[in-house]
Parts: sequence; structure tokens; C-alpha cells
Amino acid sequence: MGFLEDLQNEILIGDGAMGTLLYSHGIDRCFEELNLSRPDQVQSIHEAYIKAGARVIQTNTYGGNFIKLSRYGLEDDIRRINSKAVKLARAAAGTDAYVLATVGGVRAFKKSSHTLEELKRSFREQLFVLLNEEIDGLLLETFYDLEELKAVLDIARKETDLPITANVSLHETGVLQDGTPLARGLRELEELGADVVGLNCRLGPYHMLESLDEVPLLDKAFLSVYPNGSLPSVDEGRLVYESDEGYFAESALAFRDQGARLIGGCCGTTPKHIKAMADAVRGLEPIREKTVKAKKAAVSVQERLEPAYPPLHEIVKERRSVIVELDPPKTLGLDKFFKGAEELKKTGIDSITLADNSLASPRISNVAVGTQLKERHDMRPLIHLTCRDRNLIGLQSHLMGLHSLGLTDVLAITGDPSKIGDFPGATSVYDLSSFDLISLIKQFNEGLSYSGKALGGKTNFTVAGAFNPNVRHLNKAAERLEKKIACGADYFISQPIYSVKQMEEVHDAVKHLSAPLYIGVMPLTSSRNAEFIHHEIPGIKLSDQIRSKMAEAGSDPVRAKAEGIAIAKEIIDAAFDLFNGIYLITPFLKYEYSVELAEYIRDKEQQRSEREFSHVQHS
Ligand SMILES: Cc1cc2nc3c(=O)[nH]c(=O)nc-3n(C[C@H](O)[C@H](O)[C@H](O)COP(=O)(O)OP(=O)(O)OC[C@H]3O[C@@H](n4cnc5c(N)ncnc54)[C@H](O)[C@@H]3O)c2cc1C
Ligand code: MET
Ligand SMILES: [Zn+2]
Repeated sequence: MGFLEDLQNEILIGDGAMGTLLYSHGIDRCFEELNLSRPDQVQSIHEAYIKAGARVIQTNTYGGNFIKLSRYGLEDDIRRINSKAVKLARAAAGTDAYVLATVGGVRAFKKSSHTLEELKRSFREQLFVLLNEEIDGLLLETFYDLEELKAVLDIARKETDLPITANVSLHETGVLQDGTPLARGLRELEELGADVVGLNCRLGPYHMLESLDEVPLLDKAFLSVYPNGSLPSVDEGRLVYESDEGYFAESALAFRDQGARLIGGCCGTTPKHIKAMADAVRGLEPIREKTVKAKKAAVSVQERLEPAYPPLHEIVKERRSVIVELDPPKTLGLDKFFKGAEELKKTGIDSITLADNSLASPRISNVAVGTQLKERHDMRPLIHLTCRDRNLIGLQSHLMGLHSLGLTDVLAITGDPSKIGDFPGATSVYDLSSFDLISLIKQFNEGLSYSGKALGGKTNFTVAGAFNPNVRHLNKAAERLEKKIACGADYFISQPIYSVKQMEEVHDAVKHLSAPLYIGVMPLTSSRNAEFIHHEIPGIKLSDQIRSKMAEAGSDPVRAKAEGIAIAKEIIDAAFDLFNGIYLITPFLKYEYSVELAEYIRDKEQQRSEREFSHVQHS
């Protein structure tokens, strides 16, 4: 008989964890390398599981791919590690158990961490080694990312007729990370040729049972389930799992009732758990019919509310649009800030943009300031949102908070690293990249959290991405914008530009993009300010002419301001025919600069329309 033939008629018990068991024995390094350095230890764990009643064991190859092994400098040992792993499992199994060769998922919650092509290369290499050894099937496990699992499954299915088990992992009950309901995800895996499909890791029996409630028996594929021992807790810095075997015996019976035919354990489980499950289901037939529980009343996803304002990316496609960065102060007083905001409001600008602790130094929260601008000053705030200061939990909480306050305009950025700011020792979080953050916000607009959980409503954010043209290869910077558009960016806002020539080059580099760009203009305030920007801001070079104009103004603040404004106006003149959107950056809260430039743009635009109007009348 073979693995799949046995599953036709009976419930097979799988093994339990390898990694956490080794860890509980005090081993805290690359577990797969132990196949070479401590083969006895790996084999004795396999033997302990078989003795406990496991009839299906898995090789110690979970992280045996190029991407994971190269983290330990073991990329040259991929073949040896995987091939030895199969030999150890085979030696332990004899004819008492089937040996499945394990291939573990790589992507955790960041899609952008590895491209699909990198993943495929890495898996292909590992699969090639495993399939050349004496195995009874493959076990693809711990895949949070369905796209990744489908890619591996597709490769494997084309390479072998051996049975393939494909297990996904969930952050939330019943739903995959991208929002796909579990039942649908498993069906897709079955259609791609998986012989056994199911769940492993991350959740304990309780949440796995809840998840399986909504999964019917499939046409061809059998169901598998490998729960974790429990949620982990931390004991003196070490992760520990606590659950008793009695609970696992009950759970095994409940898994059988849900239609599972291959039942094992994942992180935190031990031979004791496996024995309890094997004893519990021994002699029991698998169920052959299952009534799927009526779906819990779907969370009523309200239709997306209309945003309070027309989206900036639509406005700027139609007409001239000015947005002004006026940063929340670094100290407590806000009088000058709101005075500046009121003055800017009179110029008719479309929005005030609020930095998120720019240059990695703390400023008054832009959400607090933005809410006051909106509520008390009837102005439209655009909130910068960095990945530096908040982890994946904080970012999602922040987004829900912004939504509840009606702050729907956001600029999603990576954020300057902490080491350049006032607190260089502070952690730069970077759980997400700017690309991931843009995708996350768009996922919120679809009513789903990062883990695919329903948010009970849809947000209506519009998302800007940052554009830094002050780099060596402008075409590479433009490629990043294309990638940001693919993630969902609606428009872009650029760093300041200081030369007409650069303005034209930028226009050439972005004119093919579907998303509009607000071009950055920041007036110089003094010769020292100009010299600082020229010498110390990476990528920005001012022309000799600009620097000498600022130098000639000397230390007279009135003359320096006049020069700074005059230079900015020249840049604005050059921008006028190339970009509808202008982003004025206020230097050091000196709002009078931005007010004067915003008035200049408004008047220039007005004169232009009057000219066009009279031209139409006379023609
Ligand atoms: C309009 C605007 C507003 C900003 N507001 C803030 C703010 O409020 N708070 C704050 O902390 N920072 C702010 N910044 C700075 C910004 O976070 C950093 O400049 C950032 O690292 C680059 O923008 P990004 O976040 O889109 O980075 P990404 O495009 O995600 O780039 C990430 C990393 O790749 C590098 N990179 C980008 N393009 C290239 C390229 N072509 N070649 C090589 N390397 C490249 C970047 O230097 C960066 O380290 C702002 C920038 C802009 C343009
Ligand atoms: C991280 S999920 C578990 C991987 C593998 N099956 C192990 O037990 O070590
Ligand atoms: Zn696990």
C-alpha cells in the first residue's frame, strides 16, 4: 500500500515538531545543519515520533533552501543537508512510516522581502535534491503566502508524480493573509494538483478547528492538520509552548470529525502529543460526509464612504494644484504653526502636508495637528506616514485611527533612518517598506487588514508615494515609481529640485507614468542654508550661479529672503508648463516664504487663464 491508498481508508498520524523540540534541548542555531553535524540527534527525534505512533514523518529540511541556508553561510551545503536529511528519516522509518520531504515557506508577512523569481530559484534547487532521494512524497508547509505556495506546488507537480501535501498557515481564523477564504485557498491547491491540503503551524487546535468548520470535504484531495502546541509564551527570554496531551487527544477526535485524515503536530508539539493523538483515533474510520456549518453572518462590510474631498490625484490632473509642507514643530508651541496655516489658507492652496518626524527627529504628532487643521481651521491635511516609527501593529492601528478621524490623504514613505536624527540610538522599525505600506493601505480600502481579517468596513485613503530624483540614476528612481504604482500609489510627491535642467530631466523620466507628480520646490533662506544643501544633502547639487547669488546677499536676511524667493520663482516658472502639481516645502516653519510663493503661483495661473480667455474671445 502507499501513502495515498492508506489515506483512502484510514486516518494517518503524522509526526510533531522538529525545530522547537531541538530548541527545547538547548539547540539554538541552524536546525537543518544538524543533519550533518548531529545526525544521531535528528534520527533519534524521528524514532521517538515513530515510537509514539507517527506513521508519516517529515525530513528535517524545513529551511533547507538557498534563501534560508545562506543566512548561515551554508548555501554551498544545500545538496548535502537535504540529501542527508532524507537518509536519516528513511533510516528511522524503515517500513513503519512514510517519509515526506519537507519544504518550508519563506515569505512571512512581507511580500517584498523576496521576489517570486528568487523564491522559485531557491525552491527548485531544494526540490531537485529531495526528489532524487528515496521519499514517499513532499510536504510543502508553513506557507502564509498563497502565491508563494502555488508557485512551489506548480514546480513540484511538474517534476514528480509522488504525492504532494500542501499546508498553509493562517494568522487569522479561516482566512489567508491576502483575504482568500481558507476553503477557496485549499480548493485552488487541489486544482493545482496537491493530493493532500490543509493547515499547519501558528494556530493551536482551537483556531484550526474553527477554521476547518467552513471547509467542506474536497473532491480528490484529503485534508491534513498540524496544529501548534499552544500560543507561545516567553520564559526568561525563551519561547515556550504549553499544552497537555489530554487536550491533544480530544483535539484529534475533533479533527477527525472535521474530515482530517492526516493529523500531526507543529511547533511546540512533542512525541507525547503525537502519542495522545495516535491513541485517540486508533481504529477509527475517517468520516466520509461533512456538513459545512452555515457561514457565520458575514461582517457587514459597509460600502466605502465618499471621501470628504475630491482626491488630489484627480484634482491635479484637471488643474493647477498647490500643496504646502508645513511641519509640526519640534517643541510644544503651535501658535506660529496655525498662524502660518491660516495665512496659507488665504492663498487657496489645496492641502497642507504634515511630516512624520522628518529627518528622524520628534515633532508634534501629525495626526494631532492634522485633526486640528481639519476640525478647527477647515483645511485639508495630508499626513506623511513612515515605516520607521511603527511596527506592523502600530501602522494598522494608526491607519484605523486616521480613518476614524476622516484623515484620508496619506503619503506612504520608508522614512529617514533614526541614526540621522536627534535620537540616533532609537530603533528604526521598518517592518514594512514603502511599497508594502502602499499595498497595505490599499488592502484597507478593500476592507481587509494585513492578515486578511475583515475590518468591518472599507477605508477610503488616497495614497501618495515619495519620489527622490536626487539620485545618480534617474531611470532607476522612475522604476521605483512604477513599482509603487503597481502597489497602488495614486500620485507622487518629490524632493525639492533646484535647477531648470533637472526639472526637465525629471519630466522626461516620469511623463510616461499613469500617476501624476507634485514637483518639489523649497526656497533657500541664506547662503549658509544653500551651502549646507549643496555639500551635505546627498544627491543635491546647486549651480554656481545660485550659490553665488545667495552668497552675494550676505548676512542681510531681507536680501537673502528676496534672493531665495527669486530663485524659487524661476524654478516655479520652469515647472509651470511641465507639471500641474507644485509641492512647496516651507523651510524652518518660515511660512511667509510659502505664502509668497503660493500667491505667485495663484497670480501667475490667473494671468494665464485671463490671457487664454481673451485669446479665445479674440479668435
Ligand atoms: C515628499 C517627501 C516627503 C517626505 N517626508 C518625510 C517624513 O515626513 N518623515 C521622514 O522621516 N522622511 C520623509 N521623507 C524622506 C524619505 O522617507 C526618505 O527620503 C526615503 O528613504 C526615500 O523615500 P521613500 O520613503 O519613498 O523611500 P523608498 O522609495 O521606499 O526607498 C527606500 C530606500 O531606497 C533608497 N533608494 C530610493 N531610490 C533609490 C535609487 N534610485 N537608487 C538607490 N537607492 C534608492 C532610499 O534612499 C531609501 O533608503 C520624505 C521624502 C519625500 C520625497
Ligand atoms: C516553523 S513550522 C515547523 C517546521 C518544521 N516542521 C519543524 O517542526 O521544525
Ligand atoms: Zn510550526
